[in-house]
Amino acid sequence: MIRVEDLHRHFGGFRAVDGASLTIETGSITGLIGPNGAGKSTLFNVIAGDLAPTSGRVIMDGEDITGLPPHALFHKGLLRTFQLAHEFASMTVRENLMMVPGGQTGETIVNTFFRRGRIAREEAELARKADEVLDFLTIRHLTHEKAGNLSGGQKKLLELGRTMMVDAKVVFLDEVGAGVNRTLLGTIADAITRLNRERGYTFCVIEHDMDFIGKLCDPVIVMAEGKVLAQGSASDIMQNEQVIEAYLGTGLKNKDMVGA
Ligand SMILES: Nc1ncnc2c1ncn2[C@@H]1O[C@H](COP(=O)(O)OP(=O)(O)OP(=O)(O)O)[C@@H](O)[C@H]1O
Repeated sequence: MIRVEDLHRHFGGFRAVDGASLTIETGSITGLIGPNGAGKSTLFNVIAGDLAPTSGRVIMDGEDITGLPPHALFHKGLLRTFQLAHEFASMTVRENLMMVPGGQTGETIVNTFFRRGRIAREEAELARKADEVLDFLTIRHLTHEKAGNLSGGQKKLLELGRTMMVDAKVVFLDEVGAGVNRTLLGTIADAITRLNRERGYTFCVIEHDMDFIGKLCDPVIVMAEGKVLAQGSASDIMQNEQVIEAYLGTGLKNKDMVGA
């Protein structure tokens, strides 16, 4: 369980996150929605260690993890993906997956000379794991494709795959559906559901596509002006007067929310 307590992140006098408190239950796929500028990505950045909070706390399974750097959170199984995917463009999809665990024996020159057998074994194990991930995500056919050639949706799948290489526990997905076509969005939703049900992953998902959120997430947390405005099932949220009010004039039409 991740508990965010009275979190603030200010930029000068501007309160991007302004006293947000929320809980992400273990085993849930929690949606995080809100109008543009509500503070969702800033909240993610603080939880995932990319930004220091101005004040407040983040607790993971009873442990205070506030302000821990991303690599320390990574070792606790907390990972995030970015609104724009961070792939190594000139490397293949499989190589991208194999890069993730880090600290491989082959990374130092001394090891390259003296521990070749061990390095080969580690590489073979990583390649095996990468292939398993590619099968799970139904993108085995992209194994040798350069990551830079992938479509937006395929890059999002690769990011999800990277979290599988380290057996993440809690994954924060930032705008996983942005610029992704319907078919691939279905593949991504399916992968998230299976990771949740079959492997016990907990997810927190920022997404503007209410159809995607409605089908995938329970509960849904709504942020507005740096605070949590409401929390509940997707259908409750979409009928909530305060939520509808917060979205009015921001581009997300009322009918999109109700139709999701
Ligand atoms: N580094 C920064 N410096 C100054 N202001 C920032 C910075 N990062 C974010 N902000 C501001 O904080 C507010 C919240 O931004 P944030 O990206 O967290 O919102 P969001 O809910 O994720 O929006 P969107 O849905 O558009 O991605 C915005 O007004 C943004 O301009």
